[in-house]
This record gives sequence, C-alpha cells and structure tokens, in this order.
Amino acid sequence: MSSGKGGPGIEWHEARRLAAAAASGPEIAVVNLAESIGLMLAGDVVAQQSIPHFASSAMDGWAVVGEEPWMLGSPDSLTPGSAWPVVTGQQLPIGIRGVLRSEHGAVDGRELRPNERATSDEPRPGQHVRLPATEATRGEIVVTAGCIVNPAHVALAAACGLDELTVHPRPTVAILTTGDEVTAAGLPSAGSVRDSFGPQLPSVIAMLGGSVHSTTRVGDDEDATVAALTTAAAVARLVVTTGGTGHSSADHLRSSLARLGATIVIPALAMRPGAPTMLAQLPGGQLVLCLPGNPLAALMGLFTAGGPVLAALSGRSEISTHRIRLATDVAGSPTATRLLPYSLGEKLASPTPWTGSAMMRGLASADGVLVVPPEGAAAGSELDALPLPWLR
Ligand SMILES: Nc1nc2c(c(=O)[nH]1)N[C@H]1C(S)=C(S)[C@@H](COP(=O)(O)OP(=O)(O)OC[C@H]3O[C@@H](n4cnc5c(N)ncnc54)[C@H](O)[C@@H]3O)O[C@H]1N2
Ligand code: MOO
Repeated sequence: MSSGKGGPGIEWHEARRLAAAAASGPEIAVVNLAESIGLMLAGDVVAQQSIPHFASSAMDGWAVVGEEPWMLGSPDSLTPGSAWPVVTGQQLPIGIRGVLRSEHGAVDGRELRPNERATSDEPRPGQHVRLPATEATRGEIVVTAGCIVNPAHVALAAACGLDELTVHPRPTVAILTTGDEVTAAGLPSAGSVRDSFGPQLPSVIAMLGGSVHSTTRVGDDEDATVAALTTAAAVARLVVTTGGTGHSSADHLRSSLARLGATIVIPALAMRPGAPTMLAQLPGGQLVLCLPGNPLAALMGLFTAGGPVLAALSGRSEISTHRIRLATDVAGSPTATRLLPYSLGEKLASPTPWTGSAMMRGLASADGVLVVPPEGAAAGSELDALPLPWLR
C-alpha cells in the first residue's frame, strides 16, 4: 500500500528537507592515510614542517662552489673552486653555487669542467637545487577541510609528515530485504521474482556516501522482522529495508516499527512511483528507510529520501537537482510529483518508455530522472532533474 491508508504523502521537496533534518550530523574519526581516500575531510591538513624541509639536489651530478675548474673534494669545506658528486635528492649545504648535471660535466683526474653540452654560465646560481619551503611552510594549511580526500591529498599529507587524517567516516548501513517470493539467483518460477536489490543496492548506497555492513533476507514474518531490525540497528546508523511497506497480511514493517517504538518521520511520499517510501527513527536514533518492493519505486525512494539522509550522515553535500529542457510534453500526476527516468537527445530530455514502478529498463538506459510537478510541463520548458549517482 501507499498513501491510501497511511495518510497523505509528504510533498517531494519537503520530504527531502525532512529526511536531511532527521539525520544527525556526521561522525568524526581519525584514520590512517590510506583509509582516508574517498572520505570527507573533517580537519585541515597542516604542514608539520616546511616542504621540502631541506635543500637537495634535483639532478645527479656535482655540487659546485665558485668558478670552474672545480677540484673534487668533500662537502665539508665550501672553498670556492671545490665540487663533489651528488645524487638526486641528496642534501646540499647552503652556500653552493648550484648543481652541474652529470651529462654536462667531465672529470679529468680530480678536476671537473663543464663539457660541450653545458651552457657558458652553467650551473646558474641555484640551478638544480630544490630549496626548502618552496611548496609549503611549517604550519601552512595545504588542504582545507570539506573536500573528499583523493590520492593526491594523501600523498601531500604524507609529505607534510602526517600519518593520519581527521575525516567523516561513511555511515554504516544495514540492508534488510523482505519478501518470501524473492529468489536470489537463477530463473524465478511463476509467482517468484528475481531479487533486484541484493546485487545493486550496496553499490548505490556507497555512491550516496554510505557503507553497507550487511544485507539480510527476512521472511514475511513480524517476529523475524523485529529481530532483524533490532540486529541491524545495533550496527548501523541507517537501516534500509525493501518491500513490506503495505498493509496486507504479508507486510510486517509498520507493525514491527511500532513494536520497536519508532517515530515516523515520513509516513509516505506524494510521489509516483515510490509513494509508500517511509522514513522512521528508532528510539536509539537510528533511521530506518523503508523502500517499496517494486524495483524502480525503491530507487526513486532511495534517491529522494536516502540521498539527503546519507549526505547528512556522511558530511557530504546533497546531490542537487539541475535544470533540463524537455523534448516532449510531460503529464503530471494531480496529487504527486512524478519521477521519470529520461534519456537525452540533442540535449533535450524525453522520458524513457519504461516508467512502470516494477521496471528497471528505463532507469538502465537513463541519463537522469525528471522531477515532474503535479501540473506537468510542456515541450521546450525546463524541469528539475536528479542526476544518477552512477553518472556523476
Ligand atoms: N491496496 C494497495 N495496494 C498497493 C498499494 C496501495 O496503495 N494500495 N501501493 C502499491 C505500490 S505504489 C507499491 S510501490 C507497492 C509497495 O509494496 P510493498 O512495499 O509492500 O512491497 P511488496 O508488497 O513486498 O512488493 C511489491 C512488489 O515488489 C516485488 N518485490 C519485492 N521485493 C523485491 C525484490 N527484492 N526484487 C524484485 N522485486 C521485489 C514484489 O514481488 C511485488 O511485486 O504496493 C502496491 N500495492
Ligand atoms: O509507488 Mo508504487 O511505487 O507506484 O509502485
């Protein structure tokens, strides 16, 4: 069932606002550099010392002091006319003229001279010397909190002398799929359906910022549903369920949530498909996002309410809508927002032919999802559209 017995559904934009508001803020954790990639940075990255922190050679060759010819010696005395062999990265003392690269010099006995490949002024003052603090000074912020940590950030943090970063970890999510008729593999017989969620929902949730801890199948049974919700809520900040949102004898989600003392945040959505999507909060603060069993309806519910929840729990910015121009007239639904997978041609959007709530074919070929207001929209006008998490 949907809004019929559950009261009027919440308007689409309002539902997104309520979903984000119901989620408590992101957690903060300190993790090893390698584990931080892909997470939201919660604290600035600050150089612990200057980068580079010592002067070094940028070339294999000779550190030289003063004018040629240079006599090979040791770095202990910086006497004009002295030189010594260096390799790339080797520490250099202050006071040398520069580094003559190995291809541009020749040694005869202990005497070093530039060869014919060298220019007359080589090495110029400071040539091939990496000076300290040219990339950052000690205490300088080199990455500001609020971005997703990427591999380059991590390499920079390592260069800054850091071993760990302060991040917002991905919120843990537990998935419960319901439905005695659902078959996990192979060809389903008449009366059974292939599980749409097991193979894809964890990835979509990850794309939206979550980390799926477990996926559990629950039979159409109230005690089993209560037990599974309790187990899931013990490990997850968000529990995502599929199916069983209705009021039939096979649907036990509502009564199970009531038994657990849950507060209903979103009882239903004024949205097609996906109207029966529900958001509830358990007494421990964990959110339970109840998606309808129909596969497209479930993803529309996940994009609408799950996106804002996961963004808030992971400290990420919400996936925002963008404007897209229509190739055709699109009819609205008088009391609901329609979500229609669309494909693009010549930069104009047309709903795909497969928009039924059980159909995945439209979404599989879609470039995004149109957010159609109740009054519909005419060809040539612009509508809001949601980007698909896998195409961002
Ligand atoms: N009398 C009414 N009946 C229904 C209403 C209503 O308002 N009044 N709303 C319809 C709408 S809209 C939807 S959406 C569904 C929601 O149903 P449930 O959330 O209770 O889900 P189920 O009944 O368990 O399943 C619905 C449908 O989805 C199939 N399903 C379930 N799980 C999976 C899965 N893992 N993979 C693929 N398909 C799945 C299931 O076999 C059913 O066909 O209720 C309508 N009915
Ligand atoms: O809301 Mo249901 O999702 O139309 O099938």
